[in-house]
Amino acid sequence: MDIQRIIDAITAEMTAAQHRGKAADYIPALARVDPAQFGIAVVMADGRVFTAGDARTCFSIQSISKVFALSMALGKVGADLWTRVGREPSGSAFNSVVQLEHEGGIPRNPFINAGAIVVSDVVLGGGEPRETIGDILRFLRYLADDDEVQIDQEVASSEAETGFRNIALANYMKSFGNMHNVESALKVYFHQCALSMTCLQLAMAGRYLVHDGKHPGTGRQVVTAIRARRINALMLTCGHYDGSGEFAFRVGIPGKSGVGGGIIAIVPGEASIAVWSPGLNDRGNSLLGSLALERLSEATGWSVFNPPGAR
Ligand SMILES: NC(=O)CC[C@H](N)C(=O)O
Repeated sequence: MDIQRIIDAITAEMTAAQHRGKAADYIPALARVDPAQFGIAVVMADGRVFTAGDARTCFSIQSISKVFALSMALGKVGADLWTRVGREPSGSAFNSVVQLEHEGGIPRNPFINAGAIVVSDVVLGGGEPRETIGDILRFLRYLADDDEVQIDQEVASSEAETGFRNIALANYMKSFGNMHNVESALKVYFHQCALSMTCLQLAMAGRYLVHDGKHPGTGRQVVTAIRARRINALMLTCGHYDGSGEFAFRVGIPGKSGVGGGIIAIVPGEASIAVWSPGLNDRGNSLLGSLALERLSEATGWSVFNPPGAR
């Protein structure tokens, strides 16, 4: 299979596309990004790397960071995490507050904002935000095998200044006793969302989810094999908010999107993929990124619903 040819064709189509969606503007620093960009990186299980388009341009990974924060939180408190966060798709917008009132302040899953803020509180564990943010940054550098991964301070501040909903969600959950350190957890959350990475770095960072939880460079387990499988399951069912069903239907592989326009997608045992195009659809997922993954899945046969022989 000629992966380079496939992603070159996809990149040509996406670069020429007229309808590109709309970049998020509720975080002012994200609204300034040029919507004409598109990048894709594929890291195969055997280590081969393929890139096309703007695969080496940094963008704000936003909610994609929720996958990595969840991995850290599970390492820290294990299955106890699930007393504070659920595992069901929400069917609501990523920043919705509605379900919390009837569900005792327990967010539906770790990939909507409320759930991710609880996860940040767990990763923080009563410590100092500065140290926790450093831990997260080091974790991503380790996963991506790249010390150049940075946090964009301007995006982090922009988010803190305009993050009224997230602040409300955290305080609301605190009223149910499901948050310990509202201010510090939000600081961690805003900084993890502001991680600035390229498609190539992100696809590298996702490798452990291809390899049953193992970092293929060091051979060490990042998470246990069963946890890797479960993180992938959550990505498939909850990774695109109220667009998760549609993504599973069209693409059929676990994926996690962010409002910066990035998506990470995992084909267990086969490949870690990252795509990026800043314009979003009305559910806050990258319009061309989703389409590109649909094309890739069609061209390669990559789908968790395809028997291995058909891939
Ligand atoms: N969907 C997203 O990427 C949302 C993350 C963003 N930082 C927010 O909290 O609103």
